[in-house]
Amino acid sequence: ACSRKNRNAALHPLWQSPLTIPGGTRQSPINIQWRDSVYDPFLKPLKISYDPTTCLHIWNNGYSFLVEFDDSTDRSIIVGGPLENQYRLKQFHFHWGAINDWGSEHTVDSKFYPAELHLVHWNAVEYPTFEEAVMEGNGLAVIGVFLKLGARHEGLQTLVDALPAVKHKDTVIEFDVFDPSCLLPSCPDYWTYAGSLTTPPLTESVTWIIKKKPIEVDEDQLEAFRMLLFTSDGEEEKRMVDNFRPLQPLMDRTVRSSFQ
Ligand SMILES: NS(=O)(=O)c1ccc(C(=O)NCC(F)(F)F)cc1
Ligand SMILES: [Zn+2]
Repeated sequence: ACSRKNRNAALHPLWQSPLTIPGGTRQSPINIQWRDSVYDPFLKPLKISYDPTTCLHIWNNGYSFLVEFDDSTDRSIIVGGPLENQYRLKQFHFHWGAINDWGSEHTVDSKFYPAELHLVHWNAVEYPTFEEAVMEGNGLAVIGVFLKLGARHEGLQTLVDALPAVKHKDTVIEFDVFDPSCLLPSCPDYWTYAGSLTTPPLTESVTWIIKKKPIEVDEDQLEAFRMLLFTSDGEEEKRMVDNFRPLQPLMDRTVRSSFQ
């Protein structure tokens, strides 16, 4: 039998709660096989309300570039969809490839998109801090939006114009008004499944909400992502490209769709 002591051994000393570890059963990203997704009529529409003035800054963290928001109040939140509570927007970032043939983290019927946007939210109803929410099964909700090559995206351009200022790792610039809802497709359709962070600590705390329709961006805008660097100023330059995690096994999971 698992003695009390052993059971406690499974608890992470810092959090006093079970810490799921990578190599787990709900890792991300995954391939979404359209025909295997199951329509769930009980899924609600996702309600998104962002306050553009909660935008704080853009920074290059050496993995991607993040646009961070003031998450000290409930001014920028999502609610509904597969979510039990409302979740607060903390940051959004992207993953992209060196060329247009790949770059997204999730795939649809094994098709890669050239890039993928992640809007990261946390369950401030049940957890006191983002760091704690990261450790809990229902702690985070990430909206994934695919980017495809097409027309220039005017809303994205304001972000693209600021990227040269965060070319190097650990650089940051003030960015004080931006409404991320301009980066969402108008179509409400999405897939949803239980997954994880796609970068370390890879904790299995994310309810993924993947929009069915991509947004269009043009070649110059994708090239602007590719001129960012993984490296700090003064180091040998390494272009920030192919910052996506390999596909993970679906294991015992079902992807639900909000549409028929
Ligand atoms: N690519 S992803 O799955 O949307 C993703 C989203 C957020 C984080 C993140 O905040 N890592 C820092 C933390 F939480 F302290 F570990 C990592 C990955
Ligand atoms: Zn991401």
